[in-house]
Amino acid sequence: MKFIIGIGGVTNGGKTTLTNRLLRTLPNCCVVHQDDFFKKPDQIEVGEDGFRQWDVISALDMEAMVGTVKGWQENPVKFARSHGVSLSPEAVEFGSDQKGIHILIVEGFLIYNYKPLIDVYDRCFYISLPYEECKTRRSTRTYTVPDPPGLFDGHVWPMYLKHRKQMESQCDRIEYLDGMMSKDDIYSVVFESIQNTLLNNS
Ligand SMILES: Nc1ncnc2c1ncn2[C@@H]1O[C@H](COP(=O)(O)OP(=O)(O)OP(=O)(O)O)[C@@H](O)[C@H]1O
Ligand SMILES: NC(=O)c1ccc[n+]([C@@H]2O[C@H](CO)[C@@H](O)[C@H]2O)c1
Repeated sequence: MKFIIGIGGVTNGGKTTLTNRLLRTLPNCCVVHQDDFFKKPDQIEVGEDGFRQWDVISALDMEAMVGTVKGWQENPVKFARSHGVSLSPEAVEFGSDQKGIHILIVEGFLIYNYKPLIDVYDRCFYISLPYEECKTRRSTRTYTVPDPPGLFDGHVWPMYLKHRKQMESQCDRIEYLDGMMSKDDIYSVVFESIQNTLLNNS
């Protein structure tokens, strides 16, 4: 059985933290990080506001991302091996047929805003944060290209609000998580919920 879990959410909501814990505990679990598909800085458009437009779908090579997800769907065993994920003996034995469980986590801030990806998810989680907490957490982070002054209020947060509205209008299967809960609580809620789905489908 193949199972794809979306972990979306606002910047600094805790997507990577949650994903890394699930990767350690879910069987035969691989990951695709949307941030790995950012275009090079000189390919990122500069807006009328003077900011490089990082927080829009065109800043990402989404075709390549979909191609990577399809690669996993076609052969999860090969995908796991080429990404250094160790598989349980059962998964290896059953290869890429329907008998072994194979899980893919797709993690990122705009994973529900690209039509070709929306239908691939079996579960759609989304972590939210209030403005103040998001801004505080973001101010402690340094990306490959550090945020220039004013980027959060001038670009990141307005784009978040816009994309969230768009997501809500085109996907009705989102399961919202409160990013203010502790890391342990967020993990437990999601892990137990996935476990239930897997048990019901097995
Ligand atoms: N539940 C939580 N409570 C408090 N802090 C958290 C929680 N989850 C994550 N953090 C902290 O918030 C910061 C961002 O976490 P993380 O990198 O997991 O977020 P993210 O959503 O992947 O961010 P981005 O995709 O914008 O880079 C980190 O410093 C992390 O330790
Ligand atoms: N990973 C990167 O190359 C990069 C560069 C500049 C900005 N970002 C930020 O990453 C967040 C998504 O995780 C977005 O809010 C981008 O602003 C990422």
